[in-house]
Amino acid sequence: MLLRTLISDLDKITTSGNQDVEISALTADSRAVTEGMLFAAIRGTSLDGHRFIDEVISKGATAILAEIGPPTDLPDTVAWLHVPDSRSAIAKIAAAFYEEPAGNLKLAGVTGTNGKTTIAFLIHHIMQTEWHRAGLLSTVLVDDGEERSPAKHTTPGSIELHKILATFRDNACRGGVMEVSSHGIDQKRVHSVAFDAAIFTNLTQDHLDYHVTIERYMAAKASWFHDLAANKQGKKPTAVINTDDARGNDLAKSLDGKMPVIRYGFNVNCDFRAGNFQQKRDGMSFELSARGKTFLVRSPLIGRFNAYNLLAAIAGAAACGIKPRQSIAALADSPQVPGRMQNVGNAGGATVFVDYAHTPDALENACRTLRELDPRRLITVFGCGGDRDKAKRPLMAAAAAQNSDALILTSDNPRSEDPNAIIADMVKGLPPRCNYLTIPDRAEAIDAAMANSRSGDIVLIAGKGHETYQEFSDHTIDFDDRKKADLALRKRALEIAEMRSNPENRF
Ligand SMILES: CC(=O)N[C@H]1[C@@H](OP(=O)(O)OP(=O)(O)OC[C@H]2O[C@@H](n3ccc(=O)[nH]c3=O)[C@H](O)[C@@H]2O)O[C@H](CO)[C@@H](O)[C@@H]1O[C@H](C)C(=O)N[C@@H](C)C(=O)N[C@H](CCC(=O)O)C(=O)O
Ligand SMILES: Nc1ncnc2c1ncn2[C@@H]1O[C@H](COP(=O)(O)OP(=O)(O)OP(=O)(O)O)[C@@H](O)[C@H]1O
Ligand SMILES: N[C@H](CCC[C@H](N)C(=O)O)C(=O)O
Ligand SMILES: [Mg+2]
Repeated sequence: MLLRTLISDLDKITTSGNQDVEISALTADSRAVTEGMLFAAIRGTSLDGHRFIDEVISKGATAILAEIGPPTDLPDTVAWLHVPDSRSAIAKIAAAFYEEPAGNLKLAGVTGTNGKTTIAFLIHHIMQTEWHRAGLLSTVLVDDGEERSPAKHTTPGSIELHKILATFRDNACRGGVMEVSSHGIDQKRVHSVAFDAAIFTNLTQDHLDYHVTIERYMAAKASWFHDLAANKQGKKPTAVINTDDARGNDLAKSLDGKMPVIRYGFNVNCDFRAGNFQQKRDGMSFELSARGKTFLVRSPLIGRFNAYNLLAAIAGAAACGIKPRQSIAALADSPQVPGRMQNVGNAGGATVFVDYAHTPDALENACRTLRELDPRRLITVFGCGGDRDKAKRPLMAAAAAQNSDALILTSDNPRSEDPNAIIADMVKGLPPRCNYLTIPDRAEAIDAAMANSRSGDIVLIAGKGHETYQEFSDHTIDFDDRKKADLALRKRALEIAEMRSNPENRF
């Protein structure tokens, strides 16, 4: 596409060099530059992309987007685009390069500390049921309407993101759904994406390593809604907000009169309001009051928090034009979200669940939900990620201790940190007389939980959910909690069978 066309929507830009050149591709990574590309120099969290400009010019870049003016010795073959903010400029250019793909899709975005992936899967399921083809961009995987591939990020960078949205469109998806992380908002990865529905789930502690304070974390989330309310993308998006969450309620108030808002939750002021929640081991039901009607919602999911996720999915789909009745019919057999409250089996009476809870709130919810199933004991195995919010470690330990009978503290992804030091941070949050073991090796920790389990117990393995790896400072290993749990269950079943077949054990 011609450079001139790509930048035609950018205000606040100073250009030099020939703009009537074809741009073959866009990148913000010098390592990916080949001839004919536009390179965006971004001041990142650890490096400054401007330092790679000489390198990309020598590799044949045709245009440079930067927050500084051009050097005096700039070759005539290179165009220079001087902008105040490279991240938002490259997002706009990416939207233009891929011909505004979101404009051709009914698109829902989901933000909030917990529930994004679950809601994205639920909405994707509704959209697929209704429209046959729909796209999904999530922490777990990307489904472009034809193929599924593993995801690298919850919310990809703006260039990658528009490329994927273009694939949704080109594969004839009528719509799609994506997760919008706070990093994604802060780094303007979703700037210039036209949404029809913007969903807010909740805000609890996480990511303070990045946002520093909870207020700034919330401000990042809120800025996405206020940008959409300013309606620069040519759609009229609807905000879908959980107003049982205090910060969600404030956000909804701040948006009133600026954009349509659907409030959801259990409180009386909700537009999509749940009541009469009931739960069994094999699923839940609740009544939904919406648009003057009452519906019965049934789902194989468990946990009151999942009632919120179902409400968000129904309301989000409604904002994309799908009637609640149709969504509810689709959700009656919604698929298992990988690694979210996944029941991986039962041996000798102990049932094992794998869940992705990696925040204090999520861990509390996961443990409480399993407690409500009335196990003999709840044994929780979990760790905390290295190079991530350290302040959440003791809080996660406290939340798990309060809602479990026994804990096994282990490693999550230690990344560059010492696993024992992470566990020591967790131990600081435990109450006196807590029943716990520390076993840094996650495989051994899972085995120990199984070995200590008895008939009627529930073992919760939390924190890594769908992940298929474990990251250490100098290496990454294959590791899947579900596979490991399955092996441990089989081993335990054999041990129990052997014990029972031994005549000395019969009495
Ligand atoms: C802290 C953080 O979010 N970093 C992300 C960010 O990097 P950055 O912009 O800070 O980049 P940087 O490394 O400082 O480099 C600056 C610029 O120089 C460029 N560069 C760098 C090296 C080089 O040789 N040449 C070169 O051109 C880089 O491409 C970049 O454009 O932008 C990059 C491109 O989009 C991301 O890959 C990178 O994610 C890192 C790997 C990461 O771990 N991010 C996590 C924390 C994250 O984003 N998580 C959220 C979800 C959290 C949740 O689900 O709760 C997510 O959305 O996935
Ligand atoms: N609505 C909710 N409220 C609170 N906790 C939830 C909610 N939904 C899910 N959880 C808990 O949080 C965990 C993560 O859920 P999910 O993957 O859907 O969230 P996410 O927002 O996508 O997380 P991430 O930001 O890490 O990708 C679940 O495994 C569950 O324990
Ligand atoms: N998207 C989250 C996932 C955390 C998952 C947990 N297993 C960990 O590694 O801390 C993050 O990057 O903070
Ligand atoms: Mg997610």
